[in-house]
Amino acid sequence: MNRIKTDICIIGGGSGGLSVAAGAVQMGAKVVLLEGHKMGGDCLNYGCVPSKALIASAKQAYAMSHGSALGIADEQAQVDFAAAKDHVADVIATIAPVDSVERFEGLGVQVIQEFGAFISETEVQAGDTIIEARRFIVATGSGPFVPPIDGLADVTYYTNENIFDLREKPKHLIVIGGGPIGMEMAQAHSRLGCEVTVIEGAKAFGNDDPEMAAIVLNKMRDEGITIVEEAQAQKISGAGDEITVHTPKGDYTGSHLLIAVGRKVNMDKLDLDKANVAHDRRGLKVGADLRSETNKKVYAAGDVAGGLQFTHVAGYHAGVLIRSLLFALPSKMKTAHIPWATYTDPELSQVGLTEAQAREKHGDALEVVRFEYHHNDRAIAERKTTGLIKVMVVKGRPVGASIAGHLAGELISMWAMAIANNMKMSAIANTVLPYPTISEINKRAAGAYFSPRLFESTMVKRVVRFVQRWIP
Ligand SMILES: Cc1cc2nc3c(=O)[nH]c(=O)nc-3n(C[C@H](O)[C@H](O)[C@H](O)COP(=O)(O)OP(=O)(O)OC[C@H]3O[C@@H](n4cnc5c(N)ncnc54)[C@H](O)[C@@H]3O)c2cc1C
Ligand SMILES: NC(=O)c1ccc[n+]([C@@H]2O[C@H](COP(=O)([O-])OP(=O)(O)OC[C@H]3O[C@@H](n4cnc5c(N)ncnc54)[C@H](O)[C@@H]3O)[C@@H](O)[C@H]2O)c1
Repeated sequence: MNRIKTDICIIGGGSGGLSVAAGAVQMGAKVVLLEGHKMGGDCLNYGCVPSKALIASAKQAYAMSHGSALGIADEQAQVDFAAAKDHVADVIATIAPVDSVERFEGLGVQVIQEFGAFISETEVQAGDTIIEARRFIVATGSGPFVPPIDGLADVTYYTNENIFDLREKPKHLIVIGGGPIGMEMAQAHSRLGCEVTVIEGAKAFGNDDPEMAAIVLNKMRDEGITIVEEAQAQKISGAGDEITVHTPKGDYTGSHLLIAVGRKVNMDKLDLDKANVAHDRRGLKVGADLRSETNKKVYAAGDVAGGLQFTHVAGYHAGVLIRSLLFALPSKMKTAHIPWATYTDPELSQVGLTEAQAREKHGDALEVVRFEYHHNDRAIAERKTTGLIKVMVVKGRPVGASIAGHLAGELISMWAMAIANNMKMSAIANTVLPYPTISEINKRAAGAYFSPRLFESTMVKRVVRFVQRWIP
């Protein structure tokens, strides 16, 4: 058995683990990284990257058959489903070197390609190596939660871990789960020529503002996707390419089944109890400093930290950890400024409080400003006029923004910056943006906040009349 002593031992080479490793080693710490499966984790191999690549194929197919409004005759796109999957694989391969063992070893990280398990409060074993570290970062991520639905084990089903390898085009894809994974995959498959039915136990896009979610749901339904809500999948029957999902709203039969009902954090292999690391179903029990409540040598990053599960959150955790681990400075994460986006068409994005949350927290102090996409010249030119932005404002500062529409995932960054830096609405309103851009939607929303104050104020009108009398 080999023994290593190091400053930081990171368990898991996905978004969180790699971000900590790259930052810590380049600032002078001795770092050991354990990855038992694929470098890059879920995001690169089974998550963000393949899903966005498949969405890009689907967008192209959709554009070909919807050009007539722009004067380009609609063409029935000839979808080569296997070639679209080749594109997905190629995108992963193009990005993979950034997350590779070679790159990290080049930076000076000692990479061990084994799963790690705690053997004591201060040691982890990976293969035939025991690592003793000043600090451990658990960044083992999450995998698809497969629910105990009666009959599921008897049929072939897909999850995010193998749907991107499927090379034959499903005739009829049934998706169980109307969260971001289910809805992104539903629209992508529909646009690539599959019939698609989404079965959702509660509300689709349940984490988003219902008014914004409805905008996307309407579009997806218009495109021919069947979305059944309040329809918990209770039983599955059938075989081969006839699989039936039984719900209180009826039975739905398709040729392929995708399970997208949430995530299960990866802790099984860790032997956390041997290290006295408290945990529950959501992950390690950590505070805002991401430190284990029960073993002060152990920290968590990414999906296994028990909060929001996004790649940018894992990256944010890395920054919080680097500050406290490398410089021994107090460092705590916040969540009010974390945005997210779902890459359907139109996109859906959120930062800070939704309208309902803001109303509950701020009551009458809340003002909600709205601006619809169809007033934006660029959106009109591109015929992307379906959409809405709502900004929740308290005492002149945004406390939340919700966007449904073209490029919503890009537009939300301005509000994420404003909320992260406690900026006022005037900071957005005072910014000059190039015309004609979709970003002007943000500025117009800020303008909507000031318009009544300027244009409907008798005081402003009186002052203007007074000044006009005196200037030559
Ligand atoms: C289909 C899909 C689409 C997504 N799209 C987006 C998106 O568009 N934007 C976004 O922000 N987020 C998206 N996400 C979420 C994002 O992928 C995750 O939040 C992110 O990958 C979490 O990073 P992580 O480092 O916590 O875990 P991971 O990236 O999962 O990495 C964990 C790594 O730890 C390894 N590991 C596990 N146990 C051990 C062990 N005992 N020893 C050693 N190694 C171990 C695993 O093999 C894995 O490589 C998506 C997720 C899915 C499934
Ligand atoms: N664009 C992005 O950033 C992006 C994309 C995909 C995934 N993600 C991340 O991955 C996480 C997981 O996504 P997800 O969509 O798997 O999970 P989710 O928890 O967001 O949604 C799962 C949905 O499945 C439903 N459900 C559960 N059991 C059911 C049943 N038996 N029958 C019918 N419906 C059922 C739930 O009501 C819920 O709406 C997200 O929360 C997000 O953090 C992010």
